[in-house]
Amino acid sequence: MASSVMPTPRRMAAGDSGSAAISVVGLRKSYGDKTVLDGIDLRIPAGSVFALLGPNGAGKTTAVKILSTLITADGGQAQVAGRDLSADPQAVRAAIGVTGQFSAVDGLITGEENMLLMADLHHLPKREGRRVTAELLERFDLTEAAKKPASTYSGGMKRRLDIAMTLVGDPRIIFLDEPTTGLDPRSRHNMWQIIRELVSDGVTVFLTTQYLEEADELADRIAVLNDGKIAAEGTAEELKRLIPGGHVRLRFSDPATYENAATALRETQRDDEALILQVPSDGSQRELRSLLDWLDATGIEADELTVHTPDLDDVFFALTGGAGVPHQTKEDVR
Ligand SMILES: Nc1ncnc2c1ncn2[C@@H]1O[C@H](COP(=O)(O)OP(=O)(O)OP(=O)(O)O)[C@@H](O)[C@H]1O
Repeated sequence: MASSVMPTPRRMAAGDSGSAAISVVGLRKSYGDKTVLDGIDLRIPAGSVFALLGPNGAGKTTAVKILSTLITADGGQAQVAGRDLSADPQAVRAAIGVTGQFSAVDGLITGEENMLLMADLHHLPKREGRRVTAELLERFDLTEAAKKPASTYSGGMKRRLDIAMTLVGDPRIIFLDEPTTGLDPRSRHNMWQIIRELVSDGVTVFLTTQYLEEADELADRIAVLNDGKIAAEGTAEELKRLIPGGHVRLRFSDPATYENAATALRETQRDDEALILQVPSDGSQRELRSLLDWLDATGIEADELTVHTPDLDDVFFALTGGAGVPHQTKEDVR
């Protein structure tokens, strides 16, 4: 659980003031009677990580397939890498990389052969293809396994090879459809590191995931897709503030000060042993300011003040039609 006095975005989303890597207006897609995407709008700044969340069948993969030119939309407009998706799909294809839920890795040939095949598909000269292959295999810690059939690789290795293959074409925008599904925690963290490195190289990452923690860790902005529409979009902190359950925690070391504060502050939850008071708050600047002003005015000084926001699980359940808002505040501090 994030815990900070002033929740701030993890980093300034690169390109916030600049160009959009992907912009989408009114995107629609139906299969028969079923409307999968019911007019979605997105704007993803260049050099940022965007996470699309949603329950099974929400249409995440459909959105990725449309934006990566694998299927066409029924309506709406989209620009990817500055090119119009329907007018210039070739140019879009040249600027992007995609790794889907179903890997492009051919298990019958070696990791190195998979990479060289990719280099051929990108029409790289043989020498350049070998150079890029060696460099990427090294970068993704696959040099040792390079001459073994990919079918012998672990899930994490296959996923790394898949991303390495995507990078052969030096894409500026990468779509990662559930990149860590099925990976163990260590491999998942390795993958997160890889994604962070891609972004620090200026690549824009469009991620779909079932793991809210993953979106929370990686994404500059997150959108929750539900019933064919974007139910909410914002930074993780912004989304967490959308639903109730947040609080400000005041910790005291002096029992008398604690008692004074507890008496003066109504609607607080007390922990008399730890000398902690929890004041309900949405964590916004306005509410924090009024609490701080009130503390100053009454001369109460807490030893520590932390803001606790609901986590993304709470947000996800609330936005995607889970029963009620199953908020349960956890106190682990990152
Ligand atoms: N080719 C198709 N023909 C008919 N229906 C389809 C087709 N592809 C997807 N759908 C339907 O569209 C809906 C959205 O599917 P999609 O794979 O985009 O969801 P998702 O959010 O990626 O789900 P998951 O998290 O399970 O991967 C589902 O109901 C799915 O059954």
